[in-house]
Order: sequence, then structure tokens, then C-alpha cells
Amino acid sequence: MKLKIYVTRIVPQEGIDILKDKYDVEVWDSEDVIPYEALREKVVGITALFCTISDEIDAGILDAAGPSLKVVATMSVGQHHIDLEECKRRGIQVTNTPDVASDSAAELTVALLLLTTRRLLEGFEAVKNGEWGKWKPMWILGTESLNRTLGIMGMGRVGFGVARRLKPFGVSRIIYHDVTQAAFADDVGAELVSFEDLLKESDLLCVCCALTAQTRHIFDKSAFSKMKSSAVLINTSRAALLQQSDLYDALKEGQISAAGLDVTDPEPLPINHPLLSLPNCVILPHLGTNTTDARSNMSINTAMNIRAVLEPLQ
Ligand SMILES: O=CC(=O)O
Repeated sequence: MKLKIYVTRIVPQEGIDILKDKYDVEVWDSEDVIPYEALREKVVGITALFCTISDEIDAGILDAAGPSLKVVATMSVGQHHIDLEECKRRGIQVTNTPDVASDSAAELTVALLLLTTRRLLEGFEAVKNGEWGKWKPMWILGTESLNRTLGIMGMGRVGFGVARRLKPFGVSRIIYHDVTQAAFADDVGAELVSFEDLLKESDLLCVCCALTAQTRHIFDKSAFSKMKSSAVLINTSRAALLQQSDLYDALKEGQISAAGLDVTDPEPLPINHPLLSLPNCVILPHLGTNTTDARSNMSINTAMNIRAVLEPLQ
């Protein structure tokens, strides 16, 4: 009898194709999140769970799956939706897809930076609303990257990808803060600085680090007060790196000039949320890995992770 794999969402077929001949693969046939109770029913007796970042995989789901479950493979970089301790205790392996989505996330960070610094959405809104009059010397003035200091919080795969892409834009300096010196940072001439100096010196600050106990809410009132009033902050990593209500105050009071966020708390952000009332805050609906290439590679990577765990057991 074939081992059972449950896939919690319609995902790119490439990943399913890698699994379907060898395993009994069932897919939740929807673009939407499977309800918790339905997931509990579906996982009974499975050996592998192919899930996404919006499925909560807690002890209740692991209990329902039972002792046959050997791997929880998430088609995401983030693993905060999985009870890792509980998986460890039960000897269930957890896998994610960190490498294949970095280029997509880095590109999105650059796109959001330009969207924010050049106020492109305001321009598009003006076109749609019939506010585009004769050429005006003082209308929708943005900030160029040329000769600006680019700051990167977290010189990992995404941070490096952002630095590599923005260097040819003519930024004058690239500085970064991380727990250690990143060997490849030299390739873009990036200098390691303290968090304090990153705040004080960055004109364009991209947050690309992981969320840990040390980085949770690291961008708070005190951090914003050290930044330049002309600085633009971009967060494409995790919402909890920022103290969101402090960010609102900093943007409202002009402590920093603008922010671009691809991640918010909560997600989705309610349409009456105060951040959405600010003209200097651009918000995207968590689009970091939304490319056909990244999603296809994430699906393949997830399937390969499942095979890497199951094959030695068979
Ligand atoms: O946020 C998206 C991911 O972790 O893949």
C-alpha cells in the first residue's frame, strides 16, 4: 500500500508530479485555507503533510495524524505556523524552502523600495482619479537611490540579493547590521555596522532579517527616533520586527519620511487600519514570493524534501 501524503492547498503541479507515482497524494482542492476541523479529518494516517504558511500545524493536527506522520513539509520559508517543539518531541521532521524564494523576495524588496521612494502609487492613483493636469514642477516629488546610503538589516540571502540589485543604482554606500560579518558582503562592498549606526546613517533601510527573540520589535519608538527624518524604511521580512503602532506614529509625525511594507500584523490588514490612512505608507499583500518561478520551485523543493525524508525509511 502506498504511503499517504496530504497537500493542504492547490499548489504548482510540478511538486505533485514528483510525488504522485510513488505515493497516494490527496490535495485540498481549493485556493483557500483548509478549515482546521477539515484538516484534522484529512490528516488521519498520513505519512507526510505538504502544507503552506497559513495552515496552523499544532498538537491537535499532529494528534489527528497519529504516529504514521514522519514529515511536515511547508511550502514557505517561515515555520512559525508549525509547533516545532511538538514535532521535535514526536520525532517528526520539519522542512521548509529557504533557498528557492530568495531572488523573488529580493526583487520584491527593490520593487517596493522604488514604489515607495518614487511615490509611484500616488502617481497611478492621480492618473485614475483624473488629477493628472499639466506638468507641474513641484508635483509628487520622490527620492532617488543615487548617492544615498543603503542600509540592510540582515545580510542573508535576501539582504545580499537586495544589495546586489541596488548597487548598480549608484548608492554611495552599503551598510548592514547582522550578528556576524557576512563573507559575501564584500562582493558588494557592504560594511558591517552597529544597529545604532544602521539607524542613524541609512537613507534607505531594507529590513531583511529573520524574526528571532532578539529581533522581535527591534524597530520601535526608540529606533525610529534615531533614524533620519528623510529615511525610507522597507520591510519585506516579518511584521513583528517592527512595533507597528510606533511605526504609525513615526510616519505620522514625520520622524521618518516613508515606509513600504509587504508584511503586516495582522494579515490581511483590515481596510480601516490606521496605517492605510497614511499617504507615506505603501502596503502590499505579502507578495514576496509571488512569482511563477518561485512558487514552482517552492512546490518542487517541498516535494523533494518529503522524498528526502521518506525514501530512507522505505
Ligand atoms: O513569507 C513567506 C514565506 O515564508 O515563504
